[in-house]
Order: sequence, then structure tokens, then C-alpha cells
Amino acid sequence: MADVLLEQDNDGIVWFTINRQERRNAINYEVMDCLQKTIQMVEQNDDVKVLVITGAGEKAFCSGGDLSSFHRLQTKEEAYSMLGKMGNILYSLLTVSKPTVALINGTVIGGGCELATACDFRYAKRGSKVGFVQGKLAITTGWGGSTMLFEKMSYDRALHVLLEAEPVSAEKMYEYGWIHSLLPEQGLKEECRKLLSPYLSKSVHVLRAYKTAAVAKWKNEAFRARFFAEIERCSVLWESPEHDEAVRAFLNK
Ligand SMILES: CC[C@@H](C(=O)O)C(=O)SCCNC(=O)CCNC(=O)[C@H](O)C(C)(C)COP(=O)(O)OP(=O)(O)OC[C@H]1O[C@@H](n2cnc3c(N)ncnc32)[C@H](O)[C@@H]1OP(=O)(O)O
Repeated sequence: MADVLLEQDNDGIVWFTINRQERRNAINYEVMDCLQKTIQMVEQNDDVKVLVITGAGEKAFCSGGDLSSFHRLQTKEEAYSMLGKMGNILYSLLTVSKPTVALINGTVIGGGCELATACDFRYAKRGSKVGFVQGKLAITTGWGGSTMLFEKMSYDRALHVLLEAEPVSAEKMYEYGWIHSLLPEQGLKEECRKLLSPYLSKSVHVLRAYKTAAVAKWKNEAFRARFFAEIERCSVLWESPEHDEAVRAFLNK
């Protein structure tokens, strides 16, 4: 079974579905590579108006990086090669010139929250759990997630969710402004389509022009330096014994 499912609708939506339910849609290198190619395609293809990222099944949107494979990365250099790769992909997602949506169909944890933060809009199934839990693994966000969070949420709320590092409800994250729409459990895709229909009725050139204006503030060296400094700091923490122990405990539970 493919790790990613890709569909394109006639109305201009591309649906990117992480298809690793048995790992709660954790991100491995194959998912990263598919996401990178999809973002390039969305950027170039004028038939595409909106990119929607979601997870297969009903349990999880994404549980972050695949700890069973990334736990092999021991040194900060090894960690940086993986974190920097995904950081570059999320930077392209953040700045792609079409609107993007994270359709949160269940639990979203760790790097899954970073993936969702890189999108323009977050629509979530009511009752989903949202956890920037990296602190409990003795690391920080390592894919540019906190740098993006500080841009997209109020300073004190962003700092609070990162420092607390506990899963909270989608309803709480709606109150915090991170989630834009809470959706019923049934018919998630149709509800998402309804929310997008005003955008889909506009010309792709209008969508591209507004999105280009919106992300101009992030297309500069100062922002990129902050973004990749976060990844560097996470790489240093990655090689600590505390992180190693926390991941071992999760994998051996
Ligand atoms: C690497 C980048 C870094 C970042 O920059 O943020 C990260 O993303 S660090 C990773 C952070 N993610 C986590 O810590 C998530 C860990 N997972 C969980 O807490 C839970 O699995 C869940 C997501 C809350 C779901 O709980 P539940 O529904 O009870 O399922 P299980 O726990 O039984 O999981 C089922 C199955 O899936 C495996 N799994 C889950 N998450 C991951 C993961 N991130 N990587 C690898 N494997 C994962 C889990 O081990 C179970 O496997 P089996 O026991 O073999 O069935």
C-alpha cells in the first residue's frame, strides 16, 4: 500500500493523504519526498487551486516523525540531515503560492502539528487532540514549527502550548486561533469542500496573487535564518541521552 494517496478534483483541489494508519500517519522519507513533489506540482500547475493535506482513517491526522525509523539517527549531524530536509519542505509549503489546508481528521502530534502549522488554514474534526509534545521527548520542534507558530498565533499562547507540551483539545486550539473551523465527525471532506467553495470560484491568478502577497514577509533571509536556527537547536537536543531515553520508552511501551 502506498504511503501517500494523491487525488485531484475537477474543481481544483489536490488531496494529499498520508496513508500510514498503522503508524498513526507518522512521516517517513517516502511521505517527505511525495510532499515535496506535490508542492512543486501545486506551484507550477494552474489547474490546481488549493492543496488539502489530511490523514487516512479516523484516528490520526499525523503523529509526527516516524520514531521507529528516525530513532536510528544518533548524532546532531544525522538529525540535522532529516530535520533540515523536512524543514525545507515545510518552508516551501508555508510559502507556496496557492492556499493550503490541513484537514485534521484526528489526533495531531509533534511534527504533525508543524505540518499543520505550515498550512494556511486548519480545519479539525471536533474532539481531535492536538499536541506540540516535543518538550516531553526532550527536544523542541525541529521542522520550523515553533518559528511558524510564533508568526501565526499570539506570542503567549504559542509559548504556553510549546512549554506545556501536553495534548489539548481541538476546541481549545480553536479558542487560541490555531484552528479555523471545527467540523462534525461525519462527512469531513464534504464539509471541507464547502468551506473552500468561495475560493474555488475565483481565478487561479487571483488566488496566486493574494497568496504571494501574504507570504512575502517570510521570503527573506532573516526569517529563513530564524527557521533554520530552530532546526539546528533541535538537532543538538536530539543527540542528548534524555531524548534517546524518551523515544526508547515510547517504542518499548
Ligand atoms: C521527528 C520530528 C519531530 C518534530 O520535529 O516534532 C517529531 O515529530 S517527534 C515525534 C513526535 N510524535 C510523538 O511523540 C507521537 C508518538 N505517538 C503517540 O503519542 C501515540 O501513538 C498517538 C499518536 C497519540 C496515538 O495513540 P494511539 O491511538 O493509542 O495509538 P498507539 O500509540 O497504540 O500507536 C499505534 C501504532 O503506531 C505507532 N506510532 C504512533 N506514533 C508513531 C510515531 N510518531 N512514529 C512511529 N510509530 C508511531 C505506535 O508505536 C503503535 O505501533 P505498534 O505498537 O507497533 O502497533
